[in-house]
Amino acid sequence: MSLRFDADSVVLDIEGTTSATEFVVGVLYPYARRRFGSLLTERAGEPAVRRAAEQVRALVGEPAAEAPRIEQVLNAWLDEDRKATPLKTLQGIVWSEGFARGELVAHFYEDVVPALRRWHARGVRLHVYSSGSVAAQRAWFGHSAQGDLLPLVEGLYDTENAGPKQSPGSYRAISRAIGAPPGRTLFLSDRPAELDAARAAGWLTAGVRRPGEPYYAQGTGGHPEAGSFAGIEVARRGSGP
Ligand SMILES: CSCCC(=O)C(=O)COP(=O)(O)O
Ligand SMILES: [Mg+2]
Repeated sequence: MSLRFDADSVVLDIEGTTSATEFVVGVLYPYARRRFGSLLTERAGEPAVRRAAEQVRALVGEPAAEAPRIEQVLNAWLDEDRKATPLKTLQGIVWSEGFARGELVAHFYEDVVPALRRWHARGVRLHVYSSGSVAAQRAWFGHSAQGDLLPLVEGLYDTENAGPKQSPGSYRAISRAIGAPPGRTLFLSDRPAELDAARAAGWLTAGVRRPGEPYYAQGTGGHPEAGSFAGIEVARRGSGP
């Protein structure tokens, strides 16, 4: 059975929704882990690296932490898949460079890209909201196995420019940025707490529940549920004159 939505915009979560957590954790995280040491030492003067290092120090309450300690903290956060903003910033830097060099190619479930093309062709505006940084999202959509998907996507939102994914205020901020009514914006995610926050902001929601993903067993917490994007239809029926 298909879910049908009358919406102007779709906002996409990445990990667990468009793409496999196994790929993120098994390919991207080790790639970042191997590069954090040199990033934190050889490129410590770059503004984004310096700012992220300061954020790590603040989060762990160790204002004098040196690069090896920061690297240790980042690796511990990787182990628990913690969505900490400075971790995501630093990952975004090394991944963007890896995608640009052709060392990384983004994974999308096979049902995703056809659905994105279908919705986009109908005039539905597509956006991304992920814990992955905007830089990482841009590299991800720009270097997929199905080619450059960035022309399909209009806006990229992360925990820096929108806020935490489990806070309704972040979804309100995205609504303002998109300029679309909350009730005509559909959020697709694998995590019930994110769907709850989007619904609290007045958005439409659908839980994407894929076998093998970490939140599969938990279910979607009462949100409309789809096993893949093939089971979701989006059209702008009610938006005409
Ligand atoms: C291109 S971002 C890579 C995935 C990632 O690091 C991440 O944290 C994704 O989290 P999401 O909010 O999309 O579940
Ligand atoms: Mg997710």
